[in-house]
Amino acid sequence: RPTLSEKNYMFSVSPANEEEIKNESTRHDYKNGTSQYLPHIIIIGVRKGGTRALLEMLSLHSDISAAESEIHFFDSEDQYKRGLSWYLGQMPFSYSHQFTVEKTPAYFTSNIVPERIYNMNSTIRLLLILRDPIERVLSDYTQVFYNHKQKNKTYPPVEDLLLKNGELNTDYKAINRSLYYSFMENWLTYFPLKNIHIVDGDRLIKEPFPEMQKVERFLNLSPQINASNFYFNKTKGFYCLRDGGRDRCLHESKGRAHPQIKPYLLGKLRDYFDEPNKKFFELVGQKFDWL
Ligand SMILES: Nc1ncnc2c1ncn2[C@@H]1O[C@H](COP(=O)(O)OS(=O)(=O)O)[C@@H](OP(=O)(O)O)[C@H]1O
Repeated sequence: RPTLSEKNYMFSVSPANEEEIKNESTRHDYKNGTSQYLPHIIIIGVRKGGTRALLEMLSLHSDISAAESEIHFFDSEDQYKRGLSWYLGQMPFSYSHQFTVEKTPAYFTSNIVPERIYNMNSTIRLLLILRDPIERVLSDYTQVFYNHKQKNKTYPPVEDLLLKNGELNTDYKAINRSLYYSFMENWLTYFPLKNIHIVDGDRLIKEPFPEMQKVERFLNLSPQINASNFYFNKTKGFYCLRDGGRDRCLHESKGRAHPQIKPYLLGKLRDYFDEPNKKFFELVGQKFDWL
């Protein structure tokens, strides 16, 4: 792994020709034999779907090299105009047999991202982790609630955001982001379904191993991740990872309690998502156990 100064040095290298970078997908070799590659795999979302858990679990595999932070290259105008050479510089150092992966959950719900990723690599493999849309709304709310809390700011109770004049507030961003069907349609105009693997985020929470086996198969990775890589942590209430004797759980911001909502409001949410969920199942030819 590079030291911080090595990484800084990488950033100061003058950007090479965009096409050259795209074609070769590497910048240059180091004496330790490692290089940076444009991602072979991208976890495109969804926000609060379990993207971090998926990335960490995938990293258990020795053929995977993952970017630690979210890059936001394709969804941010400021980053995108820096070009592929900048993007490449954000990638981890890896060996040529490894697949480079990055995750940015905001990609899935952005209209412009599918086309931009397609322009970089039309055959890239995409991972999309989805969760029950209502659970995702509550997780999204909880995330923003804690962001406000950290800044000593108040945030309205969830019901105030979910309702407007007694009806479901369909303008609420968190509700919109759970309309998977509308976003997926756009992705499928650029990528064939066979190149997008949908991970069941609810199952990944309850039984990570079988979900990760499916991911390994989709990526044509050797079956390396095994059941002993996961252990249930009662205090956290989630599975944690065991990697070469090293135990680690996800950050405390992952797996927070969600607010309880009243049954009539839950009913409104169920009614609202019923149709788009069905359309989504039809679109992807796969069913999920959503409320
Ligand atoms: N093993 C394990 N440990 C902890 N948390 C887990 C795990 N597997 C999945 N999850 C779920 O991941 C949810 C967070 O999703 P993301 O990482 O995609 O969030 S983010 O969009 O990057 O902020 C997070 O959502 P919340 O429960 O709302 O906190 C978790 O439910």
